[in-house]
Amino acid sequence: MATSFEIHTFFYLKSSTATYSLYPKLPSRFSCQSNAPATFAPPLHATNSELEFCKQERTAIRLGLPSKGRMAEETLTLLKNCQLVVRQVNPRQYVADIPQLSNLEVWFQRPKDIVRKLQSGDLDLGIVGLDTLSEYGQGNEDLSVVHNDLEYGGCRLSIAIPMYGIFENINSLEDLASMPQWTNERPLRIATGFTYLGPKFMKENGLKHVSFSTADGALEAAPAMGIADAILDLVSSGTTLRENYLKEIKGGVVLESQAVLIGSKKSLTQRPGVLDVTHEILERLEAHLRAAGQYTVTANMKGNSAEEVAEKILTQESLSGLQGPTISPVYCKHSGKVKVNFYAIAICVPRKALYTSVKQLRSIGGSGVLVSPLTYIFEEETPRWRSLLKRLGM
Ligand SMILES: Nc1ncnc2c1ncn2[C@@H]1O[C@H](COP(=O)(O)OP(=O)(O)OP(=O)(O)O)[C@@H](O)[C@H]1O
Ligand SMILES: O=P(O)(O)OC[C@H]1O[C@H](OP(=O)(O)OP(=O)(O)O)[C@H](O)[C@@H]1O
Repeated sequence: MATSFEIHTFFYLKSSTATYSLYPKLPSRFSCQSNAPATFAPPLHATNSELEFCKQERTAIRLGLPSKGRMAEETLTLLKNCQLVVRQVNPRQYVADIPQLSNLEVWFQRPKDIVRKLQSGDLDLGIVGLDTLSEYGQGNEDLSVVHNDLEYGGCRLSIAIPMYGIFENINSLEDLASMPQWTNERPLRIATGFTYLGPKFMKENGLKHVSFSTADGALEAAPAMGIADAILDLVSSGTTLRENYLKEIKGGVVLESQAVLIGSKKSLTQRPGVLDVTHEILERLEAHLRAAGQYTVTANMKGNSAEEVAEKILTQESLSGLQGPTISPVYCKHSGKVKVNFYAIAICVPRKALYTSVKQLRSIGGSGVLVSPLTYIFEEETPRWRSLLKRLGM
């Protein structure tokens, strides 16, 4: 592959305010072609070498992150906590990098565009809500969930109806479906931004007389405005529904969602380096999420042998750690002789059990108790990685 053009490497332009530009360096006569991901649009009257250039495949790996909205900040925080700091030099620029991961471009996009661009091959990996993946991915088999629970962006896609009027005594999907009001001429009108998942859910649940209208936000106003009978929208605390005199119904949850890491199977299997970068991101995410809320507790304990100390520790329920305590001898010199009277113990304890564990340690003779938060817990190999390889046929 020709390498004479510099489009695949970032250039860093130092300005008077000491900021740097991370945009890929394009030869001046070129522009990006929005619908042809891997290539660049030729300028007018292109020379032969410029036309040749246009056929080049991109080599940088692309990760799409939410550019705005609820998930944007938490995504950056999560990556930062995994020591994958996203370096965005200017909030108005949509491209950034992660210095820890070479040859990776971060592109900030609206969540739905991340899903679209994964399908078109403009992105290789992305972080979005499962709701967005399901709505815009529409079951596309090329899209694969690499990590299904990033522990933020938790919400549910749920049907809500008014608390008042004809809906006062309606509390389930079944009740809603059996209301005599809905006919071919006058269907149940649902306002939603989820025009793929909505009709699919209704069909799967046997509701016949239903029509959908769409809006981009403030859907909760639609019933009171008389535009719709019900809404299908994301709910987390339920406050917005309550404030608008709406209620959820039994059996009305279409999907439980949270942030997920997704990848294009085509990229993962065909684009050099994507699988390795995915492995590293996945390992860091898993190790960080596993460690979140866990503490290392170390203490000294008197004893005649490591086994005796272990026996004492294991009598206490919250001192068993991940697999068991680590116990090491503490060597001291007495009258010229090296002796072991103490043992240093280290255990891993969840935040909730921290104080109980410290008390239990003290009660069995633990002293000098030190507590420090855990950053990572790496397992031998993650089940998610094995599952991904299986789905990729590897
Ligand atoms: N109330 C909520 N609580 C928790 N997470 C939510 C909530 N609402 C939305 N989300 C999650 O955040 C994602 C982005 O939602 P947000 O409202 O910021 O953007 P959007 O309006 O869907 O995007 P766009 O502006 O491009 O239409 C959703 O897809 C969902 O996964
Ligand atoms: O159950 P709650 O905690 O009240 O959250 C629900 C609200 O959150 C989302 O909207 P968001 O605030 O993201 O604004 P949007 O309508 O512009 O997407 C969703 O569309 C609901 O309106």
